Amino acid sequence: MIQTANLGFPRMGLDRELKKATERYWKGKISREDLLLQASELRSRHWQLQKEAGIDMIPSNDFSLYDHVLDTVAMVGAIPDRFHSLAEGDKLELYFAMARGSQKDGVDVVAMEMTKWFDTNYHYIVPEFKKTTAFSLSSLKVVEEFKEALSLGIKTRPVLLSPASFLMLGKAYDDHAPLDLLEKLLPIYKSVLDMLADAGAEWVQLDEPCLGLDLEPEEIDAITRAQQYLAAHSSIKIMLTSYFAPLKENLCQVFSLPVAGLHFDLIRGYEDWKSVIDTPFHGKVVSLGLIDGRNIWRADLEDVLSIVQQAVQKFGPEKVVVAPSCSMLHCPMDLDSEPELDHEIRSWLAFAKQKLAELSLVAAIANHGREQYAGALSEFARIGESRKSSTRIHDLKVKQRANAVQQLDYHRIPFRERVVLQEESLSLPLLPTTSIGSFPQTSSIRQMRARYKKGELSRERYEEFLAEETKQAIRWQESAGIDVLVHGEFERNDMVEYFGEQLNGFAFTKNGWVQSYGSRCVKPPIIYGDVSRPHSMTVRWSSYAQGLTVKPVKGMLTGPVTILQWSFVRNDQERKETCKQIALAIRDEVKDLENNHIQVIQIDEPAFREGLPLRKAEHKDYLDWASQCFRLSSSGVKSTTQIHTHMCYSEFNDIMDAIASLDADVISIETSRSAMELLDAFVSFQYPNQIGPGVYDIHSPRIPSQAEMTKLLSKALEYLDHRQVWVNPDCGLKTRNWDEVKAALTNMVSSARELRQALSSQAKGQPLKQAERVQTH
Ligand SMILES: CN1c2c(nc(N)[nH]c2=O)NC[C@@H]1CNc1ccc(C(=O)N[C@@H](CCC(=O)N[C@@H](CCC(=O)N[C@@H](CCC(=O)O)C(=O)O)C(=O)O)C(=O)O)cc1
Ligand SMILES: N[C@@H](CCS)C(=O)O
Ligand SMILES: [Zn+2]
Repeated sequence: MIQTANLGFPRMGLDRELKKATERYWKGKISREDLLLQASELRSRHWQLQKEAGIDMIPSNDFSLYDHVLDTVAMVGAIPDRFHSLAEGDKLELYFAMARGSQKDGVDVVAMEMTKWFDTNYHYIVPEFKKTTAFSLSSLKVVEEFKEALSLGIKTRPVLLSPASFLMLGKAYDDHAPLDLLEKLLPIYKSVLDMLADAGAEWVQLDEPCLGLDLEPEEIDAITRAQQYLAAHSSIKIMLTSYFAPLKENLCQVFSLPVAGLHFDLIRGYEDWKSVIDTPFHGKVVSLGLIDGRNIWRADLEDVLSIVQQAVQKFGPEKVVVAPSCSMLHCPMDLDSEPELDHEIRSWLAFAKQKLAELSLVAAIANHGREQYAGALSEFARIGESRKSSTRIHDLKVKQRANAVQQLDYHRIPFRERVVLQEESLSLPLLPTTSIGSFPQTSSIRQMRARYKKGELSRERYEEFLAEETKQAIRWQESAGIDVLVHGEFERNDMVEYFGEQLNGFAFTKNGWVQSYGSRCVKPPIIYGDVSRPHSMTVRWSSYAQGLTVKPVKGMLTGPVTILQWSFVRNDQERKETCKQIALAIRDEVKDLENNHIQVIQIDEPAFREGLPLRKAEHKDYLDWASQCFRLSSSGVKSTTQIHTHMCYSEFNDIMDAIASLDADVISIETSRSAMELLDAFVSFQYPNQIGPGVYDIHSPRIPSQAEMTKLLSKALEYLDHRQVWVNPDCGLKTRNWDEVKAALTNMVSSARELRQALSSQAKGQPLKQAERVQTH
């Protein structure tokens, strides 16, 4: 009999119970015990749900109060030195301090860095390593959660991030390679596996996601050494899982690892299938990742069954497991919570709960034959056909317009010429200050929107409220002395969903939440058809804000690549085609803003880097079409209109050519947590256009002092021409409260003023060293 396995379940709960409980705990509104109780109730509910769906191998330790990589940091005791004063106290406080920073009881520590989990919109906490990092078994969460499930009658397969991937995902804070620590780390994993075996676990799921990357010989060697060590020192069966990309040349080594089972992502890594099926596995269990854990489309049952059948014939039913391609962390929980979704579109979809049912159905058909399931099979086939032939998907006008795009549409006059015109028309001071767009989305704003959406509040009243919030934000920015203002984005639920709700070809959910980081969730819209813009989307609020002040107000748009990347994308046409359609819609919006007297327009592309394929061989193609789409959206304006872009959580080193080719007049980036390290790529590249390196870590409730920001900016000014530099936070301020924002931005403006003064005294005597570059590049 083939079996079913799940690799991870969404953590938040149907009603985002985990988010709400965690945030209440942070605010001191519920106790530690209450938080832990609610977390355990959620786990129990989710295990039960998976059991009822007929899943044979249910994961545990996939749950986390913040992030599973941070859980691993806690497990192996890799606590960065700056948190040591907290290490003797409450472990939960230490855990959240590492995630969010802490500024209380005389302790002031910055959070650990956070970055994208591979090419997803999930963010993990980056482990910090030094040569001297010592490990000790410091959290038994994985064992406790296994026992917790066992006490409910469910023997789970605990999930652990493998030691090699854990080290590779971390960052060294001296000149050693994190993998040098592997031998010190392995005994901790051995102890954990022993404890799990003692508690009754038969299998453990060891996630080795780095296997999908281009690996150096020493990296693949470390993965091998780790598995050999664990095989030699532990009796528990290991299911080694890789996901998100094909394993390609790493396959050969993977096949030879001494593990009891191997999982393959056959959605993103389908090209590996031929090698997998041709390989003698000598008794290993083969886990087929056939149900897409990262998208929401109903499975093509016949395709899935055909692969399962080949596997059963080759390996025997006892050695085959069907599973999602990866953890379902990236998928909303339950389509049944979407009664208002259009009936036809709904029939094309499967969320996590429906995907569990698909897994069970596949196993049942494979185990018991097709006859009994003829009804389900024909229903899947009918729905598949209905999607292919639906008239709602195709819009001839959109396709024709996309085909008619010309080279000219992708270009503006050179930056060196634009910059002069923009300086004249905007008259900004040196080191202009700005923010990234959003101001606090307070609970009163969210409640008003919730009431408006429920029909409890009229449109007039809701808009009056938004107008008042916007006005206050403009007034405050003026009083704080900020140079380029923003309207605050109060009208937006989310920077992608808001646009998705207004564009043709998109559907959106009421409850399709997916964790983005910590307690923060997003509701990715669903792109099911050709995209077009029926009306302007942002002009109303941008013009209103501009009408309130003589200072320039930045128009604020989300870019095509980010809209694509943070949506569930149709899988019946190439992503680049869908992106081009979105780019054209944004181009029209940019033009509309310009026609309505908006002189500065920011097109956010925080997901530009995230969309980069995991394998280098595919980078060029992606970067070519992604940057073309950005330029298509931004190049239809006059030379005097200043185009900004913004990117957060991005490593730029390997994509600088593409970043420069976007040709945005100004790019703001997140740099504060890494103490300006992310700026290095721009400096080495001699990036010609203007840059706003973030000086305020907006993911932490900490308020940076003026001195702190001056230090960061001075560092930037050592390497960049001062005429290139803008002063801004790392990202939008929607997650912060007004007290924090006012204090931090006031410090930021003071810091910019302090440095302007220093620059002007300095400039009186001598021109700054790189001053010519901006003009001549
Ligand atoms: C910039 N980031 C974004 C990413 N992806 C996106 N799609 N959007 C992003 O902005 N990826 C990278 C980063 C990740 N950062 C963040 C930052 C903040 C959030 C966030 O705050 N998420 C909110 C949900 C936002 C939202 O959709 N809000 C809706 C619904 C609000 C709501 O819960 N209403 C309540 C009632 C109100 C109340 O009582 O408070 C209800 O309906 O019950 C809205 O504003 O209308 C979050 O809460 O997690 C995400 C990613
Ligand atoms: N304009 C957006 C960018 C987030 S990446 C904001 O300020 O929230
Ligand atoms: Zn951002």
